[in-house]
Amino acid sequence: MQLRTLIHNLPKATVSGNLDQQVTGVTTDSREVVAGSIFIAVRGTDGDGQDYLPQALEKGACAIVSEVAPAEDWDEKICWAHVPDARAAAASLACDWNDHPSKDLKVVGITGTNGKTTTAFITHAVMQSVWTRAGLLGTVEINDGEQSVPATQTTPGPIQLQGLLRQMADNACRGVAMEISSHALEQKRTDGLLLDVAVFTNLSQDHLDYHGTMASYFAAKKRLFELLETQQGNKKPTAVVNIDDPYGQRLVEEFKDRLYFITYGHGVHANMRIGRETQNVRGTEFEISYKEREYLVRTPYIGRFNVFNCTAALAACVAAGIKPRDAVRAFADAPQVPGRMECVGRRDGASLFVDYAHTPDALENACAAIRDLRPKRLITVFGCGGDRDQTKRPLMGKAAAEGSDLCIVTSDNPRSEDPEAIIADIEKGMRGARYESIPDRMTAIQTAVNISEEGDVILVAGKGHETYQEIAGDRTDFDDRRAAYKALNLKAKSEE
Ligand SMILES: CC(=O)N[C@H]1[C@@H](OP(=O)(O)OP(=O)(O)OC[C@H]2O[C@@H](n3ccc(=O)[nH]c3=O)[C@H](O)[C@@H]2O)O[C@H](CO)[C@@H](O)[C@@H]1O[C@H](C)C(=O)N[C@@H](C)C(=O)N[C@H](CCC(=O)O)C(=O)O
Ligand SMILES: Nc1ncnc2c1ncn2[C@@H]1O[C@H](COP(=O)(O)OP(=O)(O)OP(=O)(O)O)[C@@H](O)[C@H]1O
Ligand SMILES: N[C@H](CCC[C@H](N)C(=O)O)C(=O)O
Ligand SMILES: [Mg+2]
Repeated sequence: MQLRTLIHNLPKATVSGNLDQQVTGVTTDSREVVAGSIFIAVRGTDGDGQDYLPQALEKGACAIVSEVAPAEDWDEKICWAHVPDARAAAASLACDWNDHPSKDLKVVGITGTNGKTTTAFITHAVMQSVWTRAGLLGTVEINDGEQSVPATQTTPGPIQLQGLLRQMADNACRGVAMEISSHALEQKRTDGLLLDVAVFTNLSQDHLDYHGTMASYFAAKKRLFELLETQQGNKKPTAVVNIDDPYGQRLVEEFKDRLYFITYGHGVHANMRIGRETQNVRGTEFEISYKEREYLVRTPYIGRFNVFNCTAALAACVAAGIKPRDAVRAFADAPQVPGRMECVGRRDGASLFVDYAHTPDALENACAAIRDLRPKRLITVFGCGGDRDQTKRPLMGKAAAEGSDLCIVTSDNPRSEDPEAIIADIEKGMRGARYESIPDRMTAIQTAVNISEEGDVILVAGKGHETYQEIAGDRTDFDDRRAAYKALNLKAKSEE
């Protein structure tokens, strides 16, 4: 592609240097520069792309895009585009370079504190069953319609993101279900994305290390709806919003004159209304009324929050053009979402679930979901991540203590922090509760299994699908599901 064409589409750029060059790629990472790349220097959270300019030039970058003006003695053989916002420029170039793949896909973007991965999986499963091919992008995996690989981020940066969407469109996917994190919205990773549906699941405390306050965390989530409102192209997007959530109500209030909504929830004002629910260990059945019709939805998931996730997915699919009846039919075969309320096994009548609850609200809900199964006792094993929101730690302690009969507090991913210090933060919310603290996660899981009796349920929360544990900056293999399986087998052997 011609550099001139790409650079001319960049909004608010002041351009100098040679534009008559062929571009071979676009990147924000100097390590990925090859001859003919455009290098965008982003001022990041940890580093500054500007510091890597020499490396990018040495590797043959044909153009630099930067928030800094070029030096007076700049070599005019190389193009320099001076822009007010390098992240916005990266998103814009990524869309242009990949020829705006989202225009060729039905795009469902899902945001919210909890439930994004689950809602994306269910939406993807329905899309795939009705349309044969669909993409999936989120915390657990990236599926481009042909193959699936583990994900390293919930929402990739704009260059990787637009490249993946292009791959999906080229693989003949009709749609994509994707998670959109608050970090991504704040960092403009999804700018330029043309959405058909934007879903808001809920908002509760998380990521205050990054956003500072709940107000700015909500402002980041709100950006998705601002993007929907201002997006170019021919799509007539729908906002799917949970109005049982107070922040969902605020979204509707603020955007009601400017966006088309499908609201969902239990209340009479919800467009898609959740009715009677029944649940057992094998799954949940619930009624939905939508446009004066009633639907009975059967799903393999447990937990009342999954009724919300299924309803969000149903509304998203309907908004993307799938008939409600076809979507409802597909729910019965919806897949196990890896590490979300995943039943790992039973020994002597005690069952064990692995779940990804790592916020106070999620932990409260996960405990409540298991309580609904009427266990003799609920034993919860959990910890909190290091180098992340510290203020959620005592709140998670409180939620687990109140929701369980017994807790074992352990390490999640301590990262660079002292595991004992993280546990001490959690314990502040657990005064008066029955708990034990065991920093080694394997020992904690084994202890829970050893003390469990017939009829008990063990919940191992926080790491879900993760296959590693990060301690003192080092990642080692660790999978709660394998650990639990091993612990259950060891107990069974010792009792033989
Ligand atoms: C704090 C944060 O969100 N950082 C993300 C951000 O990095 P950044 O742009 O701030 O980059 P930086 O590391 O400060 O470096 C600055 C610039 O120098 C460049 N550089 C750096 C080194 C070099 O040798 N050469 C070079 O050019 C970098 O490519 C970058 O452009 O943008 C990058 C590309 O989009 C992300 O990969 C990176 O995610 C880091 C790894 C991360 O851990 N992010 C987490 C917190 C995150 O984003 N989490 C959410 C999940 C939340 C949820 O599920 O609820 C997610 O969406 O995954
Ligand atoms: N709708 C919901 N409301 C509240 N809690 C939920 C909801 N859905 C799931 N949860 C809880 O939150 C945990 C994480 O769910 P999920 O992975 O679907 O969310 P997510 O928004 O993708 O999270 P992350 O941002 O960490 O990727 C689940 O394991 C469950 O305990
Ligand atoms: N998306 C979440 C994942 C947290 C998972 C938990 N296991 C941890 O490591 O803290 C985050 O980045 O905060
Ligand atoms: Mg997720």
